[in-house]
Amino acid sequence: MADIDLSSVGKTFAGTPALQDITTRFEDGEFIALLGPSGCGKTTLLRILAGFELPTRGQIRIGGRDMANADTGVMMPPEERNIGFVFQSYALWPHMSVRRNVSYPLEIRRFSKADIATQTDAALAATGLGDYADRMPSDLSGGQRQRVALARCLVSDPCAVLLDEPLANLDVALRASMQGVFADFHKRTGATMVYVTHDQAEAMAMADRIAVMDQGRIQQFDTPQTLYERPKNRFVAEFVGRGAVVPVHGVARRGEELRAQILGTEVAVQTDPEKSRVSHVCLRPENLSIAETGNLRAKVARVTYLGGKYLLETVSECGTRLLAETRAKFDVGAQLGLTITTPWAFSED
Ligand SMILES: Nc1ncnc2c1ncn2[C@@H]1O[C@H](COP(=O)(O)OP(=O)(O)OP(=O)(O)O)[C@@H](O)[C@H]1O
Repeated sequence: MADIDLSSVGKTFAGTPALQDITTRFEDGEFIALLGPSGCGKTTLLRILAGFELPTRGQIRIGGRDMANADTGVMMPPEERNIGFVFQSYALWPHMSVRRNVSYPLEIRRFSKADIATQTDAALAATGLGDYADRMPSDLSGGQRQRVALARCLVSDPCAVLLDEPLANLDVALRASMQGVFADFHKRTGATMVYVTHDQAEAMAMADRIAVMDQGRIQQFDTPQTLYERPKNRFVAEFVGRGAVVPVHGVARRGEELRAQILGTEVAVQTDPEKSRVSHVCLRPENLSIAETGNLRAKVARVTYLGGKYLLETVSECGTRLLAETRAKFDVGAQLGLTITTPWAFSED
């Protein structure tokens, strides 16, 4: 079992907080993404889980065992945590063949020759590297090197795998195919995976749940769909997916419907029934449709072809930038009518 529990975890570097009061749980076998802008603390959180850093505050338990505890000083060393780590930089040993790179962790742990051969072959096969076993790392492509790093991690049969932007050095096509490799790896091993990225498309494509981080805190931890459709605050609404956040100037309940005043018009909104007030709405492209009868007037400022459809960046009469998608082509400068359909409303506090 490799459920990971973090309790009030904080980390400070020279008086500056990198992580603040993180309390959360990653379930056994989940694929978790840590998503957030540069400097928000993703790598620090991963390094604390791996055992490369001691938290300044709080406690970490993996599979029910204390791994780090700032109060008692318990600090399990990385090699005793049964955790695999895959870095952006691959960190392969350049003077060792692919096979040796993969088998080396077992050699250090003094496995028998027969076990080393069996487990190394299995890890090479699982990552599609069987034909490359005798090559040196310098003779491999970036994607192949990353697969060696993954095979080396897989060979030790870890209960959890931590991945720090493993695809950041690869081109777009290779990233997409490597996402498939990671997803297969996860399905096959059932390992808990914690994957750091600042690429939301990557996080959305792979993760069961995404922890969106900002300034050392988890702002929201939910499924990709919930993050996109029901953001808790402005940071998440703006960071995940495209769209605009606009203020609400008053709400009224009409029967079952909650209606909000936004951009000088009144629209029905969806919101968390447990929230007593709302202050902003998040307008995604799918909340806006182009209609001559639409009561919001906007001018097209930019048109981007997305393949089969266009993304229109428009500016409303009150100066708000709104994104709409359309199959028909519009020219820059065209005047449009827009209709808003049930956007998500949230409260800033
Ligand atoms: N060893 C260190 N000494 C001092 N400050 C550090 C150290 N490691 C990280 N920090 C600081 O802690 C904060 C969080 O850094 P971290 O590397 O965790 O961010 P990140 O979200 O992984 O960023 P990126 O996406 O750019 O890699 C940053 O302000 C960083 O400068």
